[in-house]
Amino acid sequence: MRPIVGIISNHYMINDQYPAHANGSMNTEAVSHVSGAIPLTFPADPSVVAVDELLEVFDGFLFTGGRPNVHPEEYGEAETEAHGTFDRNRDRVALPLIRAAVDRGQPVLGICRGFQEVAVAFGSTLHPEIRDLPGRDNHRMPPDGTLEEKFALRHPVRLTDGGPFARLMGGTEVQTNSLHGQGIDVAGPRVRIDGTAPDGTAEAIWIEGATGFVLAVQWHPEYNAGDDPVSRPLFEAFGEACRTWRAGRAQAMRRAG
Ligand SMILES: N[C@@H](CCC(=O)NCCCC(=O)O)C(=O)O
Repeated sequence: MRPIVGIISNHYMINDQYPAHANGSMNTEAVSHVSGAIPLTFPADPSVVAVDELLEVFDGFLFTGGRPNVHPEEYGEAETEAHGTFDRNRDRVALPLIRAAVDRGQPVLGICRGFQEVAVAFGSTLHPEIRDLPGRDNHRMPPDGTLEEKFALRHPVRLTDGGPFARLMGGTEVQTNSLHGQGIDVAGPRVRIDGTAPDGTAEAIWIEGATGFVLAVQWHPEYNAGDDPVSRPLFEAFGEACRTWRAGRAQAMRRAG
């Protein structure tokens, strides 16, 4: 059987009335078609799921993008208007789940808000609006336009020579899309910035001392994941890590009994 990837959901109001947990189908398609895993969305609500249960059910985790920002309380700062909207339920599931999965060596892939969650889970702070910082660019998507226009490639990302991303992508410069307002301000002690945009914004990170696959990107590789030369190796490597985790789990169960 294919490994099972848990994809964290966002909270939506369908027709402004009906509460739902959902994520974009680009994520499920990338996990199924490119990672070769079964994509299962789980609710980001600590009143209905526990971290320990999720760790047992899934072989790896995809922390997706999502409009609401990680609450600044999670990195020791006070809430201001610039921080925008929040999803405290997702914070309360994502942050402990990321720490626990990384601790066990269970695969984690973070995308956009998921990148910010991985960063915060390991002690980073975020800036609420990076375009307001001197010398920094606007990394937000165009407010109008088609999906193709919103997810179009926007800037290069310089990768560390010999680092995990450059090895995966076969080069030290890649082109990426960009759909975010926040960004890493101060990186946590174990957070290694492996890719940066021309204005210095952190775009790709990994976690020092992690025994399993933990990569996170500020861009959206789920878009066009099958064809994009940057997205494809990332989702393929994530799938491989999930297969390895599942095989290890099966072996441990056979030994136990
Ligand atoms: N809130 C953060 C993260 C931005 C992000 O994940 N954008 C993608 C949104 C996709 C969606 O709406 O589901 C920030 O702005 O920095």
